[in-house]
Amino acid sequence: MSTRNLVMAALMMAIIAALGLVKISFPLFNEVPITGQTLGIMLAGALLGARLGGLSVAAFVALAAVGVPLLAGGRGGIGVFASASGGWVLSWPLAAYLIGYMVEKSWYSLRTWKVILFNILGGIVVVYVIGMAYQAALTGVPFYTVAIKSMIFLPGDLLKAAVAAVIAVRLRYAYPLIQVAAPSDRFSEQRGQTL
Ligand SMILES: O=C(O)CCCC[C@@H]1SC[C@@H]2NC(=O)N[C@@H]21
Repeated sequence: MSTRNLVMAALMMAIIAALGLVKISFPLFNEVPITGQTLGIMLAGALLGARLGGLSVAAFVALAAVGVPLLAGGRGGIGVFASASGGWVLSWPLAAYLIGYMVEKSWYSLRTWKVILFNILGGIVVVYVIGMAYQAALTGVPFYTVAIKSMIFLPGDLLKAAVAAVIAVRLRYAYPLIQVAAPSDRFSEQRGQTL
């Protein structure tokens, strides 16, 4: 990995950790908190792309698992993964990867509404399915009950999807961080030509 990519991955992990300062808990309704960190997961994919975004979030989750207090409220350790939060956090690298993949595929026609859609698909649908299934399996609470309890996250996560999309599209046109081959380059690569 290049020094540039290492620095960007480290910065993204620091941003996700800092967003953990936002932690709102309603333990009687759902033991999993509302956290600002999902904004960071969406930003990782949308700003760094599939590979680097997915890798930074995977490294973030791995460090949290070995006890670095990176999760919301300064938590960390393997115990988090044996709690209701486990599946939600484990879904994050896949979410960042999928968002990054979709952003890269649309790189030359990227629009805010498209990135909102990608954030919803990768950062909400995928995260919720994995998080809720894990939470239901671990706690023994029926899936539909967990699903209802999880609707508390939805307004905030929709807002984060929009905020991350606006930031990602502005940066894409002002200072693109992802390097995606131009369509003409790809065409020549397929034909074995170099420009
Ligand atoms: O730090 C934790 O214990 C939980 C992290 C998982 C929070 C999930 S991710 C999707 C949903 N949106 C939120 O704001 N919180 C949950």
